[in-house]
Amino acid sequence: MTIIEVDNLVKRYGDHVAVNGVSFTVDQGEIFGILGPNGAGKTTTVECVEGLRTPDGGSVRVHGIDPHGGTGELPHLLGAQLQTSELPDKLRVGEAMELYASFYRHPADWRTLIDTLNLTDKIDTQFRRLSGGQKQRLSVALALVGNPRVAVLDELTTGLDPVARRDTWDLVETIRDQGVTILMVTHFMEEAERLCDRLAIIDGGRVVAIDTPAGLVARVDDRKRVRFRPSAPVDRAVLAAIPGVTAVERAGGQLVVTGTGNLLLALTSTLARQRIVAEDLRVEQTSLDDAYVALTGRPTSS
Ligand SMILES: Nc1ncnc2c1ncn2[C@@H]1O[C@H](COP(=O)(O)OP(=O)(O)OP(=O)(O)O)[C@@H](O)[C@H]1O
Repeated sequence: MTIIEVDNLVKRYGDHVAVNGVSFTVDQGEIFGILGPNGAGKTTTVECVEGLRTPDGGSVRVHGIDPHGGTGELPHLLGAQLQTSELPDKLRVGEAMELYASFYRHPADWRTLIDTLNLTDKIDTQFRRLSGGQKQRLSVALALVGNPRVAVLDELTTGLDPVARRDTWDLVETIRDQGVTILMVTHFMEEAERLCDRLAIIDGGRVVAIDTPAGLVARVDDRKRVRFRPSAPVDRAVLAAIPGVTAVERAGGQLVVTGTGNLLLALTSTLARQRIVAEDLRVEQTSLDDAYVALTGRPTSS
């Protein structure tokens, strides 16, 4: 079931076209990521989904509701984490959670959320006294306190340390397992690969590609390279004859076999039949990072 539908979205700021015909759909329970260079139009796109910006063209529907001019139901369905969450300086963490929970008909237990986000010892701390990472975690908690059916997360782990980042990924997966549909903007390839079912790469306000992380990689290059040191001499012609193998090269004491498909299984079973052990075996393949660079022509920022 389609939960978010963005069709030919256009958004201009004066003469500048920030989003230029972006289309994608997100299914129920899916984690859909938007990747792209700085200024690509990612935040503008999700702000149109959240109803924070008015599109100049195209349409957006969330649970069939137009975020602009729709019924007042959307705030009860959609939880948004803003890129820079600004709260009054003196508001304490517990007060902010209490306040935001009061906006919703069926709020989550905010103390549990705060605990999951490791902020329990900050409940009485004022917003201005929180570190950047703690503010970030609070913004995630505020996005989720309404028990939304759809969560929009914009650079949710930027500024978090590696442990907090991994904890936040676990939290996102837990929320998804509860049936929440997630639309997220990210700059981190590892995050995109770990969390997202599908990704849209946006560049210059346009969609460059939409696919699963593995699908994006395969578009660029689906070859794998297996590097190993054979325990006994190998007839390279036998390896070259394995279906899918495109090259067998020697590199020092190692052999490097390049090919497509289930190369590792085919290779190891061929070697096993010859009673040869593949020592120091390593599989190399194109990463999402490589695919991103190939599709946008730009380096990743992470
Ligand atoms: N309120 C605004 N007024 C004018 N121009 C804007 C405004 N907000 C964004 N822009 C411009 O629109 C373009 C897209 O911005 P947007 O914030 O959507 O990109 P982004 O992909 O989210 O970038 P980043 O990764 O840097 O957050 C940029 O060129 C930006 O400078």
